[in-house]
Amino acid sequence: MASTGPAPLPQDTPAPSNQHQYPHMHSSLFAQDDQQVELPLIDLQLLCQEDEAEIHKLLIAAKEWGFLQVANHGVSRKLRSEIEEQAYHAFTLPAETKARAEAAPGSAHGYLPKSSGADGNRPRLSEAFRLPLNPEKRADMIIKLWPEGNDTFSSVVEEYIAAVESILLQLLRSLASGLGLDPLQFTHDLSKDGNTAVLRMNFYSASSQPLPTLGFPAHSDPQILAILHQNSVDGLQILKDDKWIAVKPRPGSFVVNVGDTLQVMSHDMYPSVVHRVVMNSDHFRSSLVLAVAPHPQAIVRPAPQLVTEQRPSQYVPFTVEEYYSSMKSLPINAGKSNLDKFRIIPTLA
Ligand SMILES: O=C(O)CCC(=O)C(=O)O
Ligand SMILES: [Fe+2]
Repeated sequence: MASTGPAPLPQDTPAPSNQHQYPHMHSSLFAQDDQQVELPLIDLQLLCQEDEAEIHKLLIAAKEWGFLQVANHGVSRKLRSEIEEQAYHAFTLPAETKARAEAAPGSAHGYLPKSSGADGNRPRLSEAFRLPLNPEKRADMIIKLWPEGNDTFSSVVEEYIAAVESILLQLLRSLASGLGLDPLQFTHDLSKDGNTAVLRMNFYSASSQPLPTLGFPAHSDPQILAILHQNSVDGLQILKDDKWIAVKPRPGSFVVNVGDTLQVMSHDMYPSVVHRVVMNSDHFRSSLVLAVAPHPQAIVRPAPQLVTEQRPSQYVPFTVEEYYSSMKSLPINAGKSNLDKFRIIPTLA
């Protein structure tokens, strides 16, 4: 793919070594035509009422975009600003304090400092607190930051998790029934103990450079479904038809995206779309991503009703744990999911 625009790579991006394999990784940080698009907007209350037209809208959005936004979701402005404030408190703790919650290598939970890429990992302008959805594991992490405890942080986080999780559950029910499946098809293996189930708080420092800087490298989310809340600073881009498209944030609504696990469960009806964050602002960006996932031993495979003689299963069944471990061997800067590893390649007779 030809790159668009003047193609400046961020200063701290290592030289590309797998250019032909992942061409979009080496294109400009500018989005296509430098224009922002609004994602399809879904009204959650209408979905709760099983409004057929709204379910249809959701289906089209999930199939064509893998990304959408949700309004009329019932999460108060007060809770949204409280969680932003609590995240800000956590990120402005001294570096030594944050380091106490640093993740064991390879863990999906814990504090992740920003990375210049000098260690061979993907460069990341963002730092992140990745809080487990399991309440006991989360409490263990919070106590590392505040040894005396922090009731306000803990209770705001708990309230926020409950509120946004119920949005995801409603969406998953509608996404299943829209395909003619049991409404619980995508939710029965969900678990807070999933090794990728997470509330990820991301914090992107203000950019000191006049050029756009890579905030979060291109990736897909491995989980079932993720819901994102952000402050007013934009930067999210999604890869659509091999072009980077900047997402226009709609104040007060949440962005939702399909993860790799749902792509498999829906037998490729709902694509897990690669996305990244590009910072180009003198104000910091903060975002919160809650992603739900099945328990580690759950087997991920297409829903049986979506497997037919005409379209036999495209995937070898795998456990959540196997998928998560396999991701560790993804090439640096892969910028794609690891689903190809589990995809059945048809052999010629
Ligand atoms: O900050 C954002 O907008 C996106 C972050 C993201 O993609 C993630 O945490 O998985
Ligand atoms: Fe993501």
